[in-house]
Amino acid sequence: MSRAMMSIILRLEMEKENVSFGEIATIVSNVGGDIVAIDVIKEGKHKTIRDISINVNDETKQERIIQSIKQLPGVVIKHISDRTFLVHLGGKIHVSSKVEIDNREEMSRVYTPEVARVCEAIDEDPNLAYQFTIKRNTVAVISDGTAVLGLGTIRPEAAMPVMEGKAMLFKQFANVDAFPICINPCKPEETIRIVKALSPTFGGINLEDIGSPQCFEIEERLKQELDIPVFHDDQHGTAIVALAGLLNALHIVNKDIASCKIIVCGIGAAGMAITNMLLTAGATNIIGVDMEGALTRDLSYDRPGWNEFAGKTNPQKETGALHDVIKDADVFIGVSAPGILKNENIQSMANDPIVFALANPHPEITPDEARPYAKVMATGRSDYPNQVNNVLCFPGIFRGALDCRAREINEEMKLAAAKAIASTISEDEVNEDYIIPSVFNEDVVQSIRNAVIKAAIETGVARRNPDQ
Ligand SMILES: NC(=O)C1=CN([C@@H]2O[C@H](COP(=O)(O)OP(=O)(O)OC[C@H]3O[C@@H](n4cnc5c(N)ncnc54)[C@H](O)[C@@H]3O)[C@@H](O)[C@H]2O)C=CC1
Ligand SMILES: CC(=O)C(=O)O
Ligand SMILES: [Mg+2]
Repeated sequence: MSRAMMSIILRLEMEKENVSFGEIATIVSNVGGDIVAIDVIKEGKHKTIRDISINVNDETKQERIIQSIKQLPGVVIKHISDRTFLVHLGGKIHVSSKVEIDNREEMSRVYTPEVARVCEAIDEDPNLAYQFTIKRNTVAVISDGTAVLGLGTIRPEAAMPVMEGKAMLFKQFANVDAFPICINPCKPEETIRIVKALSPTFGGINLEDIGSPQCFEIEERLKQELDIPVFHDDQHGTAIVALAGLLNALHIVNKDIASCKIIVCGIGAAGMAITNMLLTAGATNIIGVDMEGALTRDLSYDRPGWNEFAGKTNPQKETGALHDVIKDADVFIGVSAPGILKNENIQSMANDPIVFALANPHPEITPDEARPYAKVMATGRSDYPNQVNNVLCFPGIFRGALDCRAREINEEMKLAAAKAIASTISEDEVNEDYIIPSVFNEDVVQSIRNAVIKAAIETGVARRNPDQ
């Protein structure tokens, strides 16, 4: 099942005598596009101008539609707008005030001179920042642009649309105010210094799309040196949602995580964290695969963390490329690169294979290709069923952490979040196309929040109980 993902609006000037709308519709439909709206912009005796909104699911189809219409006699394409770009015009978020300033008296209260009294109070007791500033509800979404989705390193300016998008999702799903902050890439020490310097403003730090291996050191040090939650979303958000999806997928195929052979492909930020989370949840036979093939304890690696990784995975010391070690595997989880999984690889897996192809924006294999062979198929994308994406986690986990003013987000809180996500779907509801709740499920954020607060209180990292 393929879903439209690109949406263009063509403004067409059509000579009424020479071309009919039906001819345009035929071209669009023959190429596989869907006309979703038609607006008459101007109606003349001989000519009509119309905006035709078309959904297509890949860029080549979009181009073919445009070229075919251009060749049609009697039609001029006056303008092409891409709705994805349109929605980004001027950025996707803005700051707005909670208080109107209508006169000097009000101005004196929110600004100088009276604001000084609030400043002095906070200076005397820094905890008051949670009461009298945005700190209590605000998270920094910080990226250096070094691993943006699966695009690799791009300019920090170019990473902003993703970080703005994360901020929108924080707000919409959990009413968390989030600031996108993209910094120039620099040595881990410098990133740590910058984030620490920014931290007084925020109640939490969400690190995003920072490449591995530097992301590990940056997160670890910031966790040690700051007393607000620091959470690398690509590691832990992804791992939490992957575990949640896997628990429900295993329920469908009636397999136990402890006896499954699990391939994790792409041992970077997401792959390392997914593996750790699955081990915590009881997995015993995970094989990590990267560009060099399967990671095994018989070899020595230069990449930080890989020797430790190999030491706790691949108990049978299997060697070879993905197509070798995937044989008889019960589960494939890809957080690596587009198109690297083939149908024949899935066919070589054990019965009822579970395939999570989570690379964004293009997965390791598309659901259309995998569906005939995989029993359960998930991607990170919004346009297919079973979206295993960290968006399902970060709003709720930060909602909980902020509400109980947690000092950190620890393993217990992460596991609680994964179980909360999985149990949002009842056993009766779980099926091949519904292993994970939608981010629009009204219960999911609240249930993650509650579970996270409970775990934070039980493990002593909560500074308050919001429900008392
Ligand atoms: N669905 C979701 O929620 C999420 C998906 N992702 C996706 O996962 C992918 C990786 O993200 P990160 O872990 O943050 O990046 P990363 O750069 O830290 O790690 C990527 C790893 O994949 C490996 N890799 C690249 N090509 C490969 C290939 N052909 N075969 C095997 N391994 C290969 C790299 O060597 C690296 O170790 C990206 O596409 C990203 O969009 C990441 C986070 C969340
Ligand atoms: C979803 C996400 O955070 C990523 O692909 O990087
Ligand atoms: Mg990310």
